[in-house]
Amino acid sequence: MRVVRTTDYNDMSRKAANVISAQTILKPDTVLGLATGSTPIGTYRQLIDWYKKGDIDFSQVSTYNLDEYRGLAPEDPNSYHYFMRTNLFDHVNIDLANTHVPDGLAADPEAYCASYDAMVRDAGYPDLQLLGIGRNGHIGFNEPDDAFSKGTHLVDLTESTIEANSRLFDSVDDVPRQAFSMGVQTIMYAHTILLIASGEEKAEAVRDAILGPVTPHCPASILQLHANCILIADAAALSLCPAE
Ligand SMILES: N[C@@H]1[C@@H](O)[C@H](O)[C@@H](COP(=O)(O)O)O[C@@H]1O
Repeated sequence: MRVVRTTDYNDMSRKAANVISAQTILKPDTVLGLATGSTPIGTYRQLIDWYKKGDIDFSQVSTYNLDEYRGLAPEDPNSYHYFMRTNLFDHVNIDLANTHVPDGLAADPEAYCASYDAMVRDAGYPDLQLLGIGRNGHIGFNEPDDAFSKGTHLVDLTESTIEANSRLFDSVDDVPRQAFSMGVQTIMYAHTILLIASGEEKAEAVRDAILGPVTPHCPASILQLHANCILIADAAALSLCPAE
């Protein structure tokens, strides 16, 4: 794993946006795997800024998001559909038909998950997968477990994730207890993975992910085995990792 240490959140966001921007310049019909959460917001803002300046073009880009809360409609302000529209898609020249976020309302979860996987596979898997990391080392919504997950599946969220994500809801009781998430295996099929992390509350997860044993108890640790994974993290997130 290549580790890029940045001074702060803004520096992390700019550097991550640079990697995404370079990818779309080199391959205009790039397939991007996208993430939600607070961490990528600055990266998306930077991309929007560069789009407005004419430096980046999304017209041929297609996207596949990692996850969505079960039970939330696309227009629900807490849904990841809504997040992606408001934080990126509505502000750039991407064709919405080329954007994909798991359907939180899917009636037959098993069949739906298989179809989402087939879609990502048929797209050739992401050229570049953007990832955040949960405080417990989760990626997408792949929570610590006894085994790594494979394809897209329905996840029972852990109390720690529900609590961490409740800051974005009116109350903790409003946080859905389940989510659809791409599996770890699907994530690992991405050609390049760009993991971003910011802040002291991610320091333990980042240390375990990059220096700890590869274990499903820290799902992000499997990224150590990916041939082309880049971690861009600020000094606070890397505070438990010795500088090279
Ligand atoms: N499903 C998302 C993840 O994709 C994200 O990486 C993680 C960290 O979020 P944040 O960036 O807000 O800390 O939280 C959520 O649970």
